[in-house]
Amino acid sequence: MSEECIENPERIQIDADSIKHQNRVNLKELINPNKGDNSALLILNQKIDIPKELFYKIWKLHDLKICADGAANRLYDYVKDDESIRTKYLPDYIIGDLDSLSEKVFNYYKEKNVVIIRQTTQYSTDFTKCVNLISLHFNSPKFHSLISNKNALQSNHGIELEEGIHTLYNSMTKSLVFSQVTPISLLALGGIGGRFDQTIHSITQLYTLSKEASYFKLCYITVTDLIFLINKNGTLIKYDPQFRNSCIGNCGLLPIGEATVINETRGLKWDVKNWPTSVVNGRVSSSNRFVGKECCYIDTKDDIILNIEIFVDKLINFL
Ligand SMILES: Nc1ncnc2c1ncn2[C@@H]1O[C@H](COP(=O)(O)OP(=O)(O)OP(=O)(O)O)[C@@H](O)[C@H]1O
Ligand SMILES: Cc1ncc(C[n+]2csc(CCO)c2C)c(N)n1
Repeated sequence: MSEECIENPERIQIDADSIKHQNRVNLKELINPNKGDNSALLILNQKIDIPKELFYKIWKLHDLKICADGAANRLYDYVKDDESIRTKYLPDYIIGDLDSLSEKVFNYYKEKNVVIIRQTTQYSTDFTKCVNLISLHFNSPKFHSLISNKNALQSNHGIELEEGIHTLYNSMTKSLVFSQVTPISLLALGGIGGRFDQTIHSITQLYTLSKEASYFKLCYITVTDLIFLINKNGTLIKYDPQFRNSCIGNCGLLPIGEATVINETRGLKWDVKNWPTSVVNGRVSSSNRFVGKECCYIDTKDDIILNIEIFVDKLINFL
């Protein structure tokens, strides 16, 4: 079949019921997790630049808060208005090799009983240490007994210093039946922009988790975008029309990991069929947008990355 591209009007009705889809994403739930999911906010080591009101709201909406190493400095600086605010925004964990965590911030959070775990390995990033820790937190009774109060005084909460978290994770994951694991909505702040190698590493995590720990639903939030992975074989993206109109701008379907074929889209301004897409060949659907009134459908041969432009100042009204 030959490729097609059509230009749609600004709003069209898409009949979601008539579309056989494998996967479903509700845009709002990327930021305001479904109550049935476990949820975590992961703060990475870049200056926090989203509006305060939004940050505080997102904080409240997530069960678990984790800082990757120096990200704790960023949190500490961000909530500097007064001490009473800082004590209200304590993360559950700080983890990393602790090369970028300042002594002042380490002492502050330690005194407030935040669990601070040192992992010295230089063969994984602080990001992956965080992701393994989040999975252990939600799925491993053994991990909880290790870090329980009776062990709190033990050095490093009883966790082997070099790569204890990875060892515990690897042994837990062997007996984990993915289909029975409660999904984890993971919103990451600070992983995109800034240093380019770190940004690309963040993108690799979308693919890695989709393959190796598919119970994670990872999404990055920046001041300009939401970035997440669309699974192959058909995904229905749902949204409230008012939310779409107020908070959402352009989008891009980005075949970063591998060249693929967009089998079909329905509800984009420029809808395609049988459309080969590749970074190497310079063929990417960028500066597109959602015109489906309540939903849009994307069916690709392989997993693909989607970025959606967001208007952060407006988001707060919909959370
Ligand atoms: N400039 C950045 N852009 C994007 N993500 C970042 C950036 N800096 C840090 N991060 C993320 O925050 C995490 C913790 O930051 P940290 O400064 O401790 O990095 P790190 O793992 O020690 O890396 P490196 O030693 O290469 O600087 C990193 O693993 C990375 O995922
Ligand atoms: C082939 C290869 N390239 C780079 C690193 C270095 N490295 C990767 S993750 C990490 C920790 C950053 O917190 C460091 C230093 C390595 N080990 N192996």
